[in-house]
Amino acid sequence: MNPMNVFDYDDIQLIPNKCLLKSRSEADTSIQFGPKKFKVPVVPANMETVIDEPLAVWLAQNDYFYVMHRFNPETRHDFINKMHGQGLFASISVGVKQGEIDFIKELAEAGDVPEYITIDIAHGHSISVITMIQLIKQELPDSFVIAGNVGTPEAVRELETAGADATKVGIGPGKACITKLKTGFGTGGWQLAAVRLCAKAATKPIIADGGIRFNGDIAKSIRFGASMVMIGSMLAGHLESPGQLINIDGKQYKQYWGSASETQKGAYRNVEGKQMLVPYRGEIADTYREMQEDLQSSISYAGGHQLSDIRTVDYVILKNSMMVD
Ligand SMILES: NC(=O)C1=CN([C@@H]2O[C@H](COP(=O)(O)OP(=O)(O)OC[C@H]3O[C@@H](n4cnc5c(N)ncnc54)[C@H](OP(=O)(O)O)[C@@H]3O)[C@@H](O)[C@H]2O)C=CC1
Ligand SMILES: Nc1nc2c(ncn2[C@@H]2O[C@H](COP(=O)(O)O)[C@@H](O)[C@H]2O)c(=O)[nH]1
Repeated sequence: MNPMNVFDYDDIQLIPNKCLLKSRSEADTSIQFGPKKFKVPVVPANMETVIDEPLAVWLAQNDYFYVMHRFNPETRHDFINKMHGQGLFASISVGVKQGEIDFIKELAEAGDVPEYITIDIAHGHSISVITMIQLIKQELPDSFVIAGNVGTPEAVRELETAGADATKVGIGPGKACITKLKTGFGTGGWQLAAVRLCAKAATKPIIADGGIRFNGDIAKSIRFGASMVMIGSMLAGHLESPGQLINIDGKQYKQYWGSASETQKGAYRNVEGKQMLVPYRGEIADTYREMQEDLQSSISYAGGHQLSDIRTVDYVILKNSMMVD
């Protein structure tokens, strides 16, 4: 592959079209993703300081997508039953080790079928993920399988061919991530261009994962082909977020740590993430409302009525001073 002109969220501005709406409230931000429709194309990262069971219940009750993390593996089967017992969808994460294979077989034998299963490992373009996709599709054919993470069109094609219903794009653009520094690899610094390349190769939905710093980055992700956007740090600072609330010099923060951090792993082995503090932001419902309003505004600037209308707008690349498309 030759070197490419690449860009990230900060390097792009979308170009407005004539508005056809009387009010931003007419803009429809909803997205059909797998078997369900959600209010906004946003999902909190499946990380221990971003999502827990009470928040998963609130999100599902309010028609927001969620993916429960995989770091309390022994609670996952009960979690599925608890969600189904409340008439809510179940969306869980798995890894790829032998215990996870056993877990999928256990769910199949019990007939407890989560609506969504996310295969969550750092380097998703791997034999182990392909094998896991095939196993889940065999044992739990009705579950919608999200596989990741990947950063190349080749990976998207291979995981889709293996049976993935969606792929998750982003190697190292996350706020708590140190993959780029530790390994020299990843999409950190050109995540939006990677989303674009992967989306062009994809025949199924992709999730843009990591690097979202402002609400406008959600619209930019949609423009470049994402169906859904996964967000960690910007959703970790809420009242409902599982991280501990910490006061420093009269300012409030919440703990946020990488899933491959020493804090998460309990040991300094294959560490590719760090622990940090994010500003406290109050109730998550307010942040979701603001995200929806900003997306409605984005749709109006796009001259459209719905999310997919953002896909057609022109854009400029500021850093490279060149027009594309
Ligand atoms: N999106 C991102 O950029 C990143 C996300 N993460 C997150 O951190 C968490 C832990 O991830 P991960 O360490 O993959 O999960 P696991 O520790 O569960 O590892 C999954 C399996 O894949 C193997 N594995 C992991 N990385 C590699 C690799 N580079 N090459 C070959 N085999 C590998 C592991 O073996 P072994 O440990 O023996 O190598 C293990 O068997 C996940 O939640 C993941 O999403 C982590 C880094 C980057
Ligand atoms: N390289 C690492 N990436 C990680 C780790 N833990 C999570 N993640 C990824 O980050 C996003 C969230 O990014 P943000 O910019 O919104 O904060 C998350 O969904 C994972 O893909 C890690 O330890 N190392």
